[in-house]
Amino acid sequence: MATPKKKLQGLVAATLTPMTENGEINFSIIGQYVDYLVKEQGVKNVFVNGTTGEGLSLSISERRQVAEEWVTQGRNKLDQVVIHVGALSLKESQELAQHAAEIGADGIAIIAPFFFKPWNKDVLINFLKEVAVAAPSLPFYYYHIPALTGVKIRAEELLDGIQDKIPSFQGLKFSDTDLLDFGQCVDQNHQRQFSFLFGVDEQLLSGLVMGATGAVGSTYNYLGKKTNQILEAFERKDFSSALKYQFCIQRFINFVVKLGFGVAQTKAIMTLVSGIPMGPPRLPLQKATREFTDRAAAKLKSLDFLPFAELRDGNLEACS
Ligand SMILES: CC(=O)N[C@H](C=O)[C@@H](O)[C@H](O)[C@H](O)CO
Ligand SMILES: CC(=O)C(=O)O
Repeated sequence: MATPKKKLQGLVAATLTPMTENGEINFSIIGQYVDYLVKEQGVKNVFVNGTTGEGLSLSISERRQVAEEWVTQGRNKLDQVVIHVGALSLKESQELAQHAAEIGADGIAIIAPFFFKPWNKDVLINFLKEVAVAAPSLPFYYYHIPALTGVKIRAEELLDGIQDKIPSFQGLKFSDTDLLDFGQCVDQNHQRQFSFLFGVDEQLLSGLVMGATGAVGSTYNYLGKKTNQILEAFERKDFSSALKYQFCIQRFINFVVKLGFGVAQTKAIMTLVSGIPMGPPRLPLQKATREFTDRAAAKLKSLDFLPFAELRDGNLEACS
């Protein structure tokens, strides 16, 4: 049975996997990364080896080591370390799930297999269940990201009766813009203690309105503090402030999306904002261009999103 742990809530940073210029994982800065998230961004939960962490581009041995480093460095500092263990091979997923349990992670998450795809709910549940039983004591989260997996089985359908099949099921990370599906996940399961984690950072406020209990995202690495203002305003029912903060974040995300925004660019932005070198991504991703980084930096500065924005006169769009 799942341990009735403290519920995963609030912001969860989808961690980047720091790499050196020659493409090896730079484990040595993960400790610093933990401190940065906690102290500078007010973010105390992490989601490791997911999309942002290039989890599917790492070897199984690398994924184990990255997970271990986050758990070790996060001890007594982070509230929860959730490890993404999704893989195309059921065996690999099970191995990673079991490993997450052994090292003392707080939960596991998994995307749908995306090469041979499950075409209906029952097949997907069967796959998920086989992974969950490899770590029955760990809270289990389904990571719904249809745009990347191509598996479009609605989350609301998947959740219907899921605890009968997967007793450790604890929640959902919902990375899609279908608010009918998300809202119905919340509505139909409100009596259960699930975590409903919204995964589209630029639309977080609409997720909160639909009942999200928290959020997992890449931008919380460097906009955690700003995003916490949305959560706080929402909590005190100050919706006009919440919307103002959301619009402010949207201005930034909208700007970078138009330039071409993904994990490589997130690594460049995080390096810029935190000063911690995240390094290049791994192929097939390509390092962000100098032009991207310069333009993103200027935008961050004009929104007053840089910690060392000494050029206050440049902050024409600052939102707070
Ligand atoms: C596809 C993807 O990576 N989604 C991330 C997590 O779910 C988000 O955090 C986005 O990076 C973010 O919402 C910006 O679009
Ligand atoms: C964004 C997210 O949740 C991930 O990187 O997996």
